[in-house]
Amino acid sequence: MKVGFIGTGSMGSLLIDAFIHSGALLPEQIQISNRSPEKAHQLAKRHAGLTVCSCNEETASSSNVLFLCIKPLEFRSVINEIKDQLEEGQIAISITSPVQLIHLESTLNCKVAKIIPSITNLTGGGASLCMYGSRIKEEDRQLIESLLSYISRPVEILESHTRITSDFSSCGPAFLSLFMEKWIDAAVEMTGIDRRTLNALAGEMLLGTGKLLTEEGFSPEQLQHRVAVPGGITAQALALLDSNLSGLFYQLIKTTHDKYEEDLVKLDAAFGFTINRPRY
Ligand SMILES: NC(=O)C1=CN([C@@H]2O[C@H](COP(=O)(O)OP(=O)(O)OC[C@H]3O[C@@H](n4cnc5c(N)ncnc54)[C@H](O)[C@@H]3O)[C@@H](O)[C@H]2O)C=CC1
Ligand SMILES: O=C(O)[C@@H]1CCC=N1
Repeated sequence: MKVGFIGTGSMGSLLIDAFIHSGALLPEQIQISNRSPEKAHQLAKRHAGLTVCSCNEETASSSNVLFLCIKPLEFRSVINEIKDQLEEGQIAISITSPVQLIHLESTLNCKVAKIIPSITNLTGGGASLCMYGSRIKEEDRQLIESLLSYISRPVEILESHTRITSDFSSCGPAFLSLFMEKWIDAAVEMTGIDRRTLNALAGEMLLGTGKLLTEEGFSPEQLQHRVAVPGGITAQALALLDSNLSGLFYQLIKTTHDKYEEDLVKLDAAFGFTINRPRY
């Protein structure tokens, strides 16, 4: 099987590194192209055997599975370049949340899917959010999910929930990192402890918390109850956080969905039709 990647920026290169390091793919199975070829050549240097194609058309025509790792507003022009190269048996996968399956199915003859990865996939952790177009068959789904399972836990979601699930799965690492950064900044300033110790402790704590939520089946509420002794220190601090954070998450969700909506309106214009869809 040949797997192509158009766009080898942050996410394209992360997926390639993760697929190779996890043993899912050999470099010889991968072919790539990027607008600025240097980035693609850097990847080829890291992974001997990987092919850098001279253009997107070449990447598309020779791939059984093609990952489109570009930004929303770059889709229309890339689709125009590759649409004549893609045939019924091939699978094109968008990793970009606002691009809708119908945008892809209306312009491409091949099978289409939308998979939203996460930076956590670099460690073999986190989820990959899976949505399938109408031409995808059971064996295609199995092929895609067996590939993704080397680097993540594939989770099928409704396309109408793309944004909210991406908020947790893909933006979440950045959101939690900001929380950690602010907390560590204050700790360093107030106590003089070194940042490196707290960075390491924060990482271990997040890893352990993640395992409690996944492997041990805790809900976030149950976890708080287990840690917070009634009348104790954690309980007091939780009350402070609760009163300061209430309302913030409604604004957070509105912010991500507003930006998504903005991109969707531009994509609808670029693809020449408007998709009737719920906002949330
Ligand atoms: N960064 C993240 O954690 C995640 C990103 N995504 C999505 O992945 C998409 C890509 O994001 P990043 O990799 O972070 O962006 P990026 O800007 O790092 O990478 C995009 C790459 O596409 C290339 N490119 C642009 N136009 C092209 C064209 N016409 N032909 C070939 N290559 C072209 C650029 O040169 C660049 O290397 C975005 O839509 C983002 O929302 C999805 C999940 C997680
Ligand atoms: O904004 C997005 O849709 C994705 C998730 C994280 C980065 N880009």
